[in-house]
Amino acid sequence: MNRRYRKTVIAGNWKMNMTATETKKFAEELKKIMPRAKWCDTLICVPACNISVAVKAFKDLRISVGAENVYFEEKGAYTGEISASMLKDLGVKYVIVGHSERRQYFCETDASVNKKVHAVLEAGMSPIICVGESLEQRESGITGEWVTLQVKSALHGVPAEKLRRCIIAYEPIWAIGTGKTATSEQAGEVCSSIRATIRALYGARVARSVTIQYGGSMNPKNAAELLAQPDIDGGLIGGASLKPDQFVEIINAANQEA
Ligand SMILES: O=C[C@H](O)COP(=O)(O)O
Repeated sequence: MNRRYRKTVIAGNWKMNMTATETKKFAEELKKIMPRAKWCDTLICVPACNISVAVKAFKDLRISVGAENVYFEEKGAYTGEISASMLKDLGVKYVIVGHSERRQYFCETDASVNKKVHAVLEAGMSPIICVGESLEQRESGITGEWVTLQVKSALHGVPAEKLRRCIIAYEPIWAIGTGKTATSEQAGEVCSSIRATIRALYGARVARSVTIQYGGSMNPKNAAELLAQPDIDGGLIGGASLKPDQFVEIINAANQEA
């Protein structure tokens, strides 16, 4: 167990949920039940239009705010897009990059994911880089190769000193929003192979320092078992992060493991 070398990070991903008003109400409810001491870092990634409200509402809770996406260009004629420096200026600390929903519905590729990782790092924030296989890929026995390729592509050109700011989130697509969680062994095995890939690219010291999360139907019932895996250092949580009591239960589980 090398936990002391790296941070445990519990991250919510609200996806396209919650209005600004609901965001403030969520923070009020969370205030009543949040544990006083947290040994894990906690953040919630919110829709871009609610970032300012969330930064203000979560400040006293010591919850950082993340973005769910970014565009890789610095500025210019890209109607509807948001740059890394714009997010940074609002107080964003983390940005999800390459979530499978963005790859599936918005044509995100390994190449664009890599450009976004560089843009986020350049702006001084931390990318949460999502990787994971489909059910067909798992059943074909190519999970390892597929995830390795995604990790290598996403990190292409990232120097070791910046890698320490990167988080890798392993999210098997078949487990997202389906209620089907990977078993802790399945999840632990892929997260260990991700660390092995980073070790091969950057060496043991750097690999030890990188936080690797699991995501995919993580909830209060399965969190402790998943987080007990030696190479799972946190969670990227969708559905359960929309409910204050469930989110806090997962934070409590991480507090035990951190
Ligand atoms: O980013 C979060 C993941 O897509 C997991 O979502 P979920 O917890 O609703 O399965």
